[in-house]
Amino acid sequence: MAEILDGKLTSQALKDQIAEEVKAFRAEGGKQPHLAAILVGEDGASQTYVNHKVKACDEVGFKSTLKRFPADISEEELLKVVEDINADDDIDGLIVQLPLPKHISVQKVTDRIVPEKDVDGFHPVNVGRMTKNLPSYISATPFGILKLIEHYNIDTFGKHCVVVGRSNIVGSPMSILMARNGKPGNATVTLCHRYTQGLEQYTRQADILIVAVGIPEFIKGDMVKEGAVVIDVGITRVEDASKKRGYVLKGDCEFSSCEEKASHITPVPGGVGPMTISSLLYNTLMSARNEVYQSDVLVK
Ligand SMILES: Nc1nc(=O)c2c([nH]1)NC[C@@H]1CN(c3ccc(C(=O)N[C@@H](CCC(=O)O)C(=O)O)cc3)C=[N+]21
Repeated sequence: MAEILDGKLTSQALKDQIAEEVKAFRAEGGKQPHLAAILVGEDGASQTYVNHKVKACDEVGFKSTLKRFPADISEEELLKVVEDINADDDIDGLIVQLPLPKHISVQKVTDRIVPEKDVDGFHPVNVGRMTKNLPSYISATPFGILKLIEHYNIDTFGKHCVVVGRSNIVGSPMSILMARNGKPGNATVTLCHRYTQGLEQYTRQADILIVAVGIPEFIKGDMVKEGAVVIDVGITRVEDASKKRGYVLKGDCEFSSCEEKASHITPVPGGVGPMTISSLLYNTLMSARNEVYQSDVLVK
C-alpha cells in the first residue's frame, strides 16, 4: 500500500501561503498580482483548466483577465494580442493555453511573450536560465512536481530518477531539474521516450519514476520497482458512458497495480494537476514582486 501524494491538499497549502504573501506584499504598498490567460477555441479540457486558473486567482487575491478567441483567429492577430499584454504594465503574467489550432505556431506565440511575463516558463530565455540554474520561471507542471516532492520530504539526492516522455513542457525540463544541483535535485536521471528499447528495464530501476506520455495506463505495476516513488503526470479523458460527464480521467500509470509496488504515488485526478495551478500562481506572485528578473542584465 503506497502513501498517496495528495496534490489537492498540497496545492491548497501552497495557495494559502501565496494568499498570505499577497497580503504582506500589498501591505507594503505592492501591487495586486495580475494573471492574464489567452484561450483559443472551444476545447473542453482547456476550458476546464482555464476556469480552474481563474478561480484559483480569486482564491489567493489576484486579479485575472481571461481573453477568449474563436479557433479561426489568425496567428498575426494573436501575436498582436500578446504584444498588447506585454505592454500592459498592470499585467504580471501571461499564459496562452495549449493546445492551439494547427494554423498557429506555438513556438512563435510563446516566443513573443516577454520573458519577464512568461509565467509558464516556455520562452527559450526561461528554459535556458532554468538549465543554467539561474533565476527563472519554471514551467508549472515540473515546478508543481518539485513542490510535491519537497512537501513530502522525498529524498532525491543520488537517487535514480527515470523520466518517461521528453516533451518541452514536462519530460525535458523535469529531467534537467532532477539532475541539477538543487533541492529537490542531484538525482541520477535517465530520460526515456517513444524510441527507448526495453523501456521496462529502465523503469524497474527507478527510485523515482515520473511518467508524462499522455497514454492512459501505459505503466503497469510489473514495470515498477518495489518501494519506488511514482509521479503520474498524465491526465486523459477516457469515454465512459456509465458516468454522468461521459468520461473518466485516467493517468499514465495503472493505479491499482502500481500502487501495490510503490512507496508513494500521485493519484489522477488530485495529484500533479492541482499542483500545476498553484505553481502558476506562485510564478505570477514572483513576477509581481519582480523577483526573477530583478537587477538582471541578461535580457534587458
Ligand atoms: N499554456 C499552458 N500551460 C499549462 O500549464 C497547460 C496548458 N497550456 N495546456 C494543458 C496543460 C494541462 N494542465 C493542467 C492543469 C490543471 C489540471 C488539473 O487541475 N487537474 C485536476 C482535474 C481537472 C479535471 O477535472 O479535468 C486534477 O488532476 O485533479 C490538469 C492539467 C495545464 N496545462
